[in-house]
Amino acid sequence: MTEIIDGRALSHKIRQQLKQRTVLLRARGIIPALAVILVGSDNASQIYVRNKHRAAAEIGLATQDFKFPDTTTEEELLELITKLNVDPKVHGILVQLPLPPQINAAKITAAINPIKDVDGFHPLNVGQLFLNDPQSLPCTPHGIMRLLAEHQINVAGKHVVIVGRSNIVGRPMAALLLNADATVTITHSKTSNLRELTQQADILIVAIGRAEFIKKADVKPGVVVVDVGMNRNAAGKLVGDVDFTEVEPIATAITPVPGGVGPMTIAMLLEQTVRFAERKIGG
Ligand SMILES: NC(=O)C1=CN([C@@H]2O[C@H](COP(=O)(O)OP(=O)(O)OC[C@H]3O[C@@H](n4cnc5c(N)ncnc54)[C@H](OP(=O)(O)O)[C@@H]3O)[C@@H](O)[C@H]2O)C=CC1
Ligand SMILES: Nc1nc(=O)c2c([nH]1)NC[C@@H]1CN(c3ccc(C(=O)N[C@@H](CCC(=O)O)C(=O)O)cc3)C=[N+]21
Ligand SMILES: [Mg+2]
Repeated sequence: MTEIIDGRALSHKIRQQLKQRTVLLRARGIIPALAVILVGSDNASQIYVRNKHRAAAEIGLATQDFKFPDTTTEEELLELITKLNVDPKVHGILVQLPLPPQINAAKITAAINPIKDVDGFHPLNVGQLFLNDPQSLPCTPHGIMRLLAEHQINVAGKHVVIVGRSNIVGRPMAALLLNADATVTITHSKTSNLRELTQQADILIVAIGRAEFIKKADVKPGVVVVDVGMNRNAAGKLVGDVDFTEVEPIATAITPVPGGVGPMTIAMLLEQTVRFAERKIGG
């Protein structure tokens, strides 16, 4: 029997705990607040924005939305970030990625005050994560670690193969796993013999953005599969990077899409914002 790893259930449990923490903060006159900057109309970003607003409101966390058209300039974004950086009412700043090509994403990320960097993408936070001294954790990889822990899937000593090396998923995922004593292989679009590597995985984590790319023949029986992908298939249905129908029967455990990693990303974002707000009172 394959275990279906339920991200919605764990996300719900975490959000219930957060509700109590926001009540305590509000009693001290602190309203935890997250500023979200969205440029353009990336599909996965829109799903993310919609769901996180709903979840934030539910736990008593304030959100401020800043929406810009695709044609926005780097200067306009930098001006806003500079203001938010010093606004005492804002505890977390998140810039939705991807950004349009005329904007240098690295420059924008580096402009965010590291102590308000809820995504953990600032170079200082990335460096501290890789030095095993994390101060801010990237939400998606952090959510995956929590899901694995909740399901008693120990990563220490295991061979974890990651497909995808983006700054927001693959790379920080590798650092977190390494910090937790896993043996990590990172693969990407230039990897030769990808299948030979994915077949060796005890735990396979896929974040490439290609609908149902990983098939039964790519994995070994008994594998644990974490599917980060968020794609629309030909029929317009939301699907992951793993062919769930093919892979699920031979896996020990697998995350579904939707209802797996996605809700955990949101729970971790809210949790980190609350933690940042608590920091101001020495909590
Ligand atoms: N559920 C959630 O919370 C989240 C979901 N997502 C979703 O996860 C997916 C990945 O997102 P993101 O990491 O931002 O994507 P990016 O597009 O930034 O990166 C994709 C990565 O996959 C690699 N890749 C692409 N095609 C292949 C291939 N055929 N074989 C091997 N590697 C390949 C690329 O390699 P190279 O570096 O060589 O180009 C790159 O490293 C998307 O569907 C996104 O929507 C993202 C973040 C959070
Ligand atoms: N700076 C930045 N940080 C991110 O973490 C980031 C980003 N930019 N850009 C876009 C991607 C994508 N992403 C998602 C998070 C949650 C769901 C989510 O809630 N998924 C639900 C979807 C449910 C539904 O609405 O159908 C689920 O999987 O169950 C989706 C996508 C975060 N990302
Ligand atoms: Mg993308």
